Amino acid sequence: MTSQVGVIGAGAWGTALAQMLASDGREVTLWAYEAEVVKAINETRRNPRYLPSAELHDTIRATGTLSDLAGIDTVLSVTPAQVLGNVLVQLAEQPRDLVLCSKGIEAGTGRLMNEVARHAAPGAQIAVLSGPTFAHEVAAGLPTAVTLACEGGRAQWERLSPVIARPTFRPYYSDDVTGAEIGGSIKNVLAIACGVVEGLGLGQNARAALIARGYAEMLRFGESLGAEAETLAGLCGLGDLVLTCSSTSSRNFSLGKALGEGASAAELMADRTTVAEGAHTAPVLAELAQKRSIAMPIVIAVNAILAGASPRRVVADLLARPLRAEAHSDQPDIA
Ligand SMILES: NC(=O)C1=CN([C@@H]2O[C@H](COP(=O)(O)OP(=O)(O)OC[C@H]3O[C@@H](n4cnc5c(N)ncnc54)[C@H](O)[C@@H]3O)[C@@H](O)[C@H]2O)C=CC1
Ligand SMILES: O=C(CO)COP(=O)(O)O
Repeated sequence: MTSQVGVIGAGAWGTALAQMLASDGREVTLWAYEAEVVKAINETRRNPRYLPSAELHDTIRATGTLSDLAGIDTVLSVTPAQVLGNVLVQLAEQPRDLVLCSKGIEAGTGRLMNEVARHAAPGAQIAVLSGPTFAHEVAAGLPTAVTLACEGGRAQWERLSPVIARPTFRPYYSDDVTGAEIGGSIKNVLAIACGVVEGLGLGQNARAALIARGYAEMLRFGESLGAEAETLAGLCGLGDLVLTCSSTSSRNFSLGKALGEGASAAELMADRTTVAEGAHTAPVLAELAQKRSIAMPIVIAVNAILAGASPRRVVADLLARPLRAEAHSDQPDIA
């Protein structure tokens, strides 16, 4: 008898994870914010608003009531980053594994999701699931690998990995929760940068340069927060960076592309029904970088474009910076 799993958030990613978890016949209780999503999933086995491609397994039951997750030992939390705290405080307090799947940094506080969750759900043991994972591919059962970082170390991994692993969904163990979260949140901002380059027609060389120099920014930021460089070189860092920076399947990349093509950031954000986390992460990340004196010129550039600066002007300024050593350790004080 397989254990039941809870999923909080029925956007594209929460729905895809529910579908993946239910692929072995497991019962999944899926909390959705919108009543219409609950109704559509239960009555039509589809989530036309957020994941229209998938016909959902019969063992997924949607609910709009968070207390329906009471008594479930493993819950995946998949809300947009900015609402995580608000949602988790409504969850009945109980000891359980809480697997964080959102990618972002909380505006206003600068907290990573594990810090938000620790405060909002103090009885839970936290893990972070992150990696290169387009929702529609996971829902279709295509091979995918992720980092599963467990604050409870190997003992938590022994509990969680059999619940989460499937023949085409492969978690890799880590105990570096901070590193796993930093990779996922920064790559969204860098994906916007790569989209801008695409929208401006600046070519593949420029995109590869942004990926490599953006990765250097991720490493510098990670190091200052105690993340392990090896974590950032893995699925949740470099792996996700490469995926998200290379495809219009990414909402962040697409947002950047539209900005590069001349659309206004304010209008693009006002029209959104789905979340592009990088747009929320960029301002708080730029602020954290400045406060901690961490050189993150690409993140600062994305933040300026989101605030209305001309993409062409911002790129020209980036290229005009003084020449420097490539290795951070050779010249730590220069951007
Ligand atoms: N879509 C993807 O391929 C992946 C997404 N993620 C991450 O998962 C998180 C959720 O993203 P998606 O599922 O793609 O979202 P989505 O863009 O498909 O849908 C938006 C979600 O936000 C919820 N929502 C809106 N306002 C809310 C509120 N006030 N309170 C609670 N929920 C509210 C909606 O119900 C819906 O679940 C994000 O942090 C994202 O970066 C991570 C990996 C892959
Ligand atoms: O996190 C993702 C893939 O790993 C999804 O990226 P987007 O949010 O940019 O679509």
